[in-house]
Amino acid sequence: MLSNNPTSHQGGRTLPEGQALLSVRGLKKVYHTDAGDIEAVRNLTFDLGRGELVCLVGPSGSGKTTLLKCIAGLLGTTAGEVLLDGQKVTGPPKKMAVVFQEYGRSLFPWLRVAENVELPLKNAGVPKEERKRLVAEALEAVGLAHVPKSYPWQLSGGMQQRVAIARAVAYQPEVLLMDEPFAAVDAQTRADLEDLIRSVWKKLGVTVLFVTHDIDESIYLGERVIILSSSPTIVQEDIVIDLPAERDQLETRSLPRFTELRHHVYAEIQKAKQGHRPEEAITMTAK
Ligand SMILES: Nc1ncnc2c1ncn2[C@@H]1O[C@H](COP(=O)(O)OP(=O)(O)OP(=O)(O)O)[C@@H](O)[C@H]1O
Repeated sequence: MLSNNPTSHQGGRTLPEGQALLSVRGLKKVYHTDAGDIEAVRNLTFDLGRGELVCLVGPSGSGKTTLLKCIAGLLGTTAGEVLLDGQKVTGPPKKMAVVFQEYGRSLFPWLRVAENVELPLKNAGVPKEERKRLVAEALEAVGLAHVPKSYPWQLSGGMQQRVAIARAVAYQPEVLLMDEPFAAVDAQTRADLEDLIRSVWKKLGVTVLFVTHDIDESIYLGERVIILSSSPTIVQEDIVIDLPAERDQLETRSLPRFTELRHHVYAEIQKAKQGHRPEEAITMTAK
């Protein structure tokens, strides 16, 4: 466990009853394939409180995407459950939005930027005037207010991912799930998008679960980092990131505490890769 950090513990952190917005309880996922069963996720339990920004890291193949799909209601669970505001998730919940890595595939090339952002609102039956306002606000929030009429293919990769983020934000979800959303953009754009996510999170108070395999990114972005073990997956550790709320790409990353957290998470991931698993994944309840 992390030295001088009493809020780091094995197993996922849970909240007292009624306080969690999103609860993952004993989640297990086994894929049945022609080649046999693959137990991708063994037993995951953790909670997200309303308005938290939590990053999830783990070795490649540890079931991050599987977990996110189960949370999003896109994939059924083998055992356990996901609860949103106390309600069991059995299909894609209205109040959840997902941003995937492949922005190129998630945007409709024949629709303009504003139309792409507007589409889920249209499908949800939001009145036209309100749609216009929400689209304008979301494009403003991601710095794309100047290109509403462009087509996605006329924009850079980073701008296209901003459109995908604007679309998720305009929908006003309670929970925003992000699956390695910046993996396909260059380093500078990635840094800008990280800052964008923190600013959108602060402004809108949305609850964010952000999956990444970039350790630095998880620490820079998160208020909490959940480390997954290697497959079959359990929560290896759940750490509070006690860095100042105002994050800055240069200053925050130069802080001794950032380095300390980075070393710790790196060492945990290395252990996970080598097959280390906590003796028992004790689930802790936050005080
Ligand atoms: N549709 C599927 N059918 C069968 N097995 C699958 C399927 N999807 C994922 N798996 C297996 O489940 C395990 C977890 O995969 P998953 O993609 O969830 O991990 P991940 O942590 O997101 O990986 P990465 O970091 O490489 O993206 C892997 O062993 C993978 O091969």
